[in-house]
Amino acid sequence: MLRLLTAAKQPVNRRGTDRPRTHRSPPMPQSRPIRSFVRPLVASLGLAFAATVANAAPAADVRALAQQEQQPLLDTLRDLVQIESGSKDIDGLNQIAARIAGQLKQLGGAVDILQTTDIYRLDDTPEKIGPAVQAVFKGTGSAKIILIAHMDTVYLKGMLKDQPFRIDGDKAYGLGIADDKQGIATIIHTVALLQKLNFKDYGTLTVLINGDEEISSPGWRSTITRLAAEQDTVFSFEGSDANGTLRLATSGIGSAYLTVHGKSSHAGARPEGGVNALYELSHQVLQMKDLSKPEQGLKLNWTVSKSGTNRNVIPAEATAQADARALKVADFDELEKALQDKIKNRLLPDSKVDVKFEVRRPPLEANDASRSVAGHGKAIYQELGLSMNVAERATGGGTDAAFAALKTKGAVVEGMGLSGFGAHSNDAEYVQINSIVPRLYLTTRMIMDPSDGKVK
Ligand SMILES: CC(=O)N[C@@H](CC(=O)O)C(=O)N[C@@H](CCC(=O)O)C(=O)O
Repeated sequence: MLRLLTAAKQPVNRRGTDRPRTHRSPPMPQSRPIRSFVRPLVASLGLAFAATVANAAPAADVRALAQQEQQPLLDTLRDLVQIESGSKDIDGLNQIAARIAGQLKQLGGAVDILQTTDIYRLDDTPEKIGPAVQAVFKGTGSAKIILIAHMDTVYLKGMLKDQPFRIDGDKAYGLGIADDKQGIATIIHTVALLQKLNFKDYGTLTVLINGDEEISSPGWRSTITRLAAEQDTVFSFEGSDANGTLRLATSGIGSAYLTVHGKSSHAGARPEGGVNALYELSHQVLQMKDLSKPEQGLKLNWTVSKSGTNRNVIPAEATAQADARALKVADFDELEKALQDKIKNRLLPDSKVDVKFEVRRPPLEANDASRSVAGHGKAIYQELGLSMNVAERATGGGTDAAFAALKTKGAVVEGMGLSGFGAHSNDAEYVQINSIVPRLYLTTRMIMDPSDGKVK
């Protein structure tokens, strides 16, 4: 039975008025088989696998099962991509949550579909926030490990019909496939692999899939922080680059909001009677376009703007929004000050200009615990004859790994997902199929080894 719960700051009172409603697991969608894409990679991995490893027998089992799991993972990925789940599409998010919950339930987890009431409201936070899926697998050991990914995408409802899931050569394409549906599929099939190995040496293996990462996790940030604080290790399944790099740092995200008030007037008969807010906005955006400092990881890019009501009316209002990234929250203070200084210089003295800055998510910074776990991952990849980077400097993406790191003493490792490209690109998002087998091998072993005390 799946449980529907409400997540707030405190554990939900299951006996009181918040008593969860329960419903039956939704029927699992039928998986249509996809043509096999197991490429010569399998042969080359076979050679690489000949490398001597300390625990050769279990490792060989993991390798063999990872290869068998590639096609089921692709089937899951296809089904997830075929459900539109933009951050504001609550119906779509409920649908994909039910799909994910059903599959985790089949794998033996205690599964809850959570609803949040603890919302950290940002300037653009929608009224309703999508659900999260939580699954807990109980083992016989003591290690506490959480696997996180997100099910929301940046895409708008209706885009799927022109861009369905498709495979072309060694790439699987689809909206949100890299960011972050691959993360969900990789988690599900890592759990499936552990189950096939009958591996239960962990204490608890928790899975959390939230529906609001692309809007800075207003509804699930506190849950992520709270759950992560109880763990020894947090693995976050955002995608990886072509080399499978694990990331120990991610960028903080901020937003600047610029508002210009001018004066409307007849655009044909009396334009000189108005104060054109669009002209002033353009001036401000242009003079604020070079505030990035790439050498210190600080970025500011203007991305959204609006102005005017009618073609023949001088616009009285114009607004713009910028996306900001930083390696340290303090860098945002410096940026905000620079913005406040800039607005003093106006093109149209009769206009009024305001700028507001909002910190939306903190950065993730590397520490010794995460270095140790990622270093072990590197050694596991070497067993496959593959080299892997561990990145300690963020490149611009911000993720929920940062919220997970806020209160935990455990390791937090980002980028556990498949190699991919084209996130947020509208038409070019894909994952690399040949990363599935090595990634499943890695993720499975990275759960097994700490559970068996093999990671110090
Ligand atoms: C592919 C990708 O960059 N995904 C993540 C970031 C990452 O993995 O490094 C992503 O796009 N995150 C969003 C978060 C949006 C937000 O917090 O508002 C981002 O824009 O960086």
